[in-house]
Amino acid sequence: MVLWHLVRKSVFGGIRTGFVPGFCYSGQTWRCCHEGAVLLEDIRKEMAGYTGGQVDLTKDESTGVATITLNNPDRRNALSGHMMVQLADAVSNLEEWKSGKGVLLCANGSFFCSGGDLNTIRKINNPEGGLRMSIFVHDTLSRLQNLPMISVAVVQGKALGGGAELTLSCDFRLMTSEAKLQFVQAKMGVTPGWRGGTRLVHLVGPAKALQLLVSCEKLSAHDCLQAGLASAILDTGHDPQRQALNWLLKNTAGSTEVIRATKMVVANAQSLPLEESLKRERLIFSTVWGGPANIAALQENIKHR
Ligand SMILES: CC[C@@H](C(=O)O)C(=O)SCCNC(=O)CCNC(=O)[C@H](O)C(C)(C)COP(=O)(O)OP(=O)(O)OC[C@H]1O[C@@H](n2cnc3c(N)ncnc32)[C@H](O)[C@@H]1OP(=O)(O)O
Repeated sequence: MVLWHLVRKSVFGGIRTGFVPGFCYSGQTWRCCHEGAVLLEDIRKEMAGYTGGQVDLTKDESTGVATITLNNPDRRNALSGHMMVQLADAVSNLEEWKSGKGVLLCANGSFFCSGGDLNTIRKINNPEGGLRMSIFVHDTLSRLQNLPMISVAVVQGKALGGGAELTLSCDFRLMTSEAKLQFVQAKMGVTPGWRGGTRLVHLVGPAKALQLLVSCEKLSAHDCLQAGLASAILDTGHDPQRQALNWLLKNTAGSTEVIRATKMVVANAQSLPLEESLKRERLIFSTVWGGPANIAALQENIKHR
């Protein structure tokens, strides 16, 4: 309860900067600026106890493409606490995979994800429990978004609530024609818990994001394409994951070094203040300028006709 009162005071009762709820991140620790510290490791231990389903990770060294699969089809791939921990571990694993170029976020079966597992949610259904879960999943999904790899959510079927938020942590969403995104959080009496609110504003702008969040409107794949939330609609009758892989392979055909560097330029621009992002863009540029791919391209005397 102490934690919640501190946050409440920071958000609603005084801090003029508004958003910052009195927490800052440093390494493995989310520190409460007022007192104490919330260790991700403590939250992880708690979440691991809420069982159900699993998250699988495979890595293909020959293509540099990894696949993360949500595997809880009996509960429409809802994310249990245990799965939140496995998703965090999968992202940690990919952070160490230096030859990775791309990652597909998939789900087992014809429903992408129905959000948080209500069995887990009911056990932590108080402000402090929600904050702890949110801190943990925010950390995972921020790290997923900031991987130096191109990420694609393969949205097959519906993505509801937290499931819709998960898709937003990827660089791209490729959707089957019957797939749907729906931010049902308001109907559940909550706001987005997995950083989908901020991400939605970045993707579609504040007015559209607000409208989608308060209306809980069900968005078809076509709606998502029009709103700029989806990059393509996959062909019916062909394996969605295979199609998404082909799409990703086309977009990661270049050198690993350049793909990873380019992704970091874009990721930094989304999450850092302008001057810091520009500074890092210069540094990243200097790592590829005169590098193997650059020298090879110059030697080929390429014409971009
Ligand atoms: C922090 C996360 C939070 C947020 O971002 O703020 C959220 O994610 S909020 C959203 C939480 N999700 C829900 O409220 C989903 C509620 N469920 C449904 O709307 C429907 O079940 C469905 C997902 C639309 C699927 O409908 P349908 O295809 O008709 O199947 P069933 O309803 O029969 O479901 C099959 C089976 O799966 C269980 N189920 C579904 N979703 C969840 C879930 N999120 N958590 C746990 N279990 C889930 C459902 O209860 C059925 O089980 P049985 O009754 O045992 O068969």
